[in-house]
This record gives sequence, C-alpha cells and structure tokens, in this order.
Amino acid sequence: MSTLTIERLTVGYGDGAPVLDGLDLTVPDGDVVALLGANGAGKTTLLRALLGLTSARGGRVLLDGADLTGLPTEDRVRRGLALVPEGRGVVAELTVAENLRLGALWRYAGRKHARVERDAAVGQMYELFEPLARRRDAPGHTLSGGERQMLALARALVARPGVLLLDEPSLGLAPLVVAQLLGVLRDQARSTGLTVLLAEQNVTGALSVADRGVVLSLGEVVADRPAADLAADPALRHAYLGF
Ligand SMILES: Nc1ncnc2c1ncn2[C@@H]1O[C@H](COP(=O)(O)OP(=O)(O)OP(=O)(O)O)[C@@H](O)[C@H]1O
Repeated sequence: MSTLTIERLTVGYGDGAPVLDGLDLTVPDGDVVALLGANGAGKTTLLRALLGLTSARGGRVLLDGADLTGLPTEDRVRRGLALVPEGRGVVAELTVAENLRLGALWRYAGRKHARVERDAAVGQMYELFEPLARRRDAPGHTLSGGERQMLALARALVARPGVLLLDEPSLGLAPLVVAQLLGVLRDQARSTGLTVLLAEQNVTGALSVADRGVVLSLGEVVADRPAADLAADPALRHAYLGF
C-alpha cells in the first residue's frame, strides 16, 4: 500500500560511532523485504529510527514521497507505519479481544460507524489467526508464546497499516507457528498490498516469504538482492548469514 524510502540515514547512541551510517534502502509498495545481519548489525535500531523512537543524526525517511523526518512517532503511525517490536508487546492484563479493539481504536475513532468498522476489522483478524478466535476472552498473560506473537501481529494489522515493521517475530517459536505467522505476512502483502520490512535472525524462514533480502553489516547495506538469489549465494551466506 505504501513505498518506504530511506535516504542516507545515520543513527547512533550518545557520542558513539554511528550504528547506521548513511544507509539507503527502498522498500517498494507491497513487497516483503527481509532485513538480515549479525547480532548488533543495527536491525532494531533501523526499525526504531523509522518510527521515530530513536532519533536520527541525519538523512531522511519518506513514505510515498512524503518526508517523515522530524515527525513524532504518533504522526508516523497515523500515516501508516506500524511496528511489532521484539518481545511481543501485548497488554498482559487485557483479553485478546480487548487488545485487538485497542489496536483498532485510533483508526476508526470519530467515524460514523466506528464500532461496526472496528468490530469487522477485529473479526477479520480472527479469520487470519484462528487460535486467537478460540481464546478471544483469555487475558494476554495466559497466552502461549506463539499466541502472543499472533496477537502482537494482529494488533498491528487491525489498524490497516501501509507499512509493517517486524522485529524478530519468529524468536523462540516452534517451526509450525513460525511458518503460520510468516505465511500470514506473505498473504497479506499479496492480497492487500501491505509492505513489510521483516528483521530476522531466522534467515531461511525470512527469505522463504520475502521478495528481497537486505543484509546489514557495519552500519551499511552490503547486499540487496532478490530473496532466492541471496539464499543461493554461498559466498554471501558464508560471510554474513552463517549458513
Ligand atoms: N539504547 C542503546 N544505547 C546504546 N547502544 C545501543 C542501544 N541500543 C542498541 N545499541 C547498540 O547498537 C548496535 C546495534 O544494535 P541493534 O539492537 O540495533 O542490532 P540488531 O541487529 O537488532 O541486533 P540483534 O539481532 O541482536 O537484535 C549494537 O552495538 C548495540 O549495542
């Protein structure tokens, strides 16, 4: 639904050397892009900087050509960026249904049929994630790791973002759940045009659903290729991907 363009983005912490150093990257409308790289390569830093949670020292972030640089996080979210952070941020005290309604709240607030639209959007999430439908009245803290990740993803999707940023959604999950989650992402990109930037240590899983793979190293993009090419390149795999 949207194209994300990153131009010469530089981000660092305190007085330290930049973690991202003049990074250029385009995530085109409806693409799934896997963001790969060793621990500490800067994947989380990039996702947080895109949302304005970590401030940039320089460069620009554009959404469909509109400059987001300098905008607060809230405005970036309203324009269609969503982040599912590492650690599955769901509200533990609220039920599955309440978490989803909360995710949808701002999107439909003030509209004539707000409640009907919101409930329809929540209902679609139950169709995508059947285990959530079964546990809709369960509090967040009683969910399994896989259910929590589904809820975190559904809570982002229910607000119909244009670009979804995900930080290691497969961490600690069983292969079957990972396949289910990544499959939903790929299907959403195909059916709704959702644009996805997926940071993952699970290189094979991420590349299996991605259109493109991008490798970060030492603050720069060192490879940006079709996912199948990247997975098939032994030198690149050996140097940066560890398999
Ligand atoms: N709040 C912070 N303050 C200072 N340094 C930080 C902070 N957050 C991250 N860093 C440093 O920035 C670098 C990049 O970290 P980041 O978490 O972005 O990498 P990553 O690619 O997401 O790693 P991982 O795959 O392990 O999650 C690391 O050297 C890290 O120590």
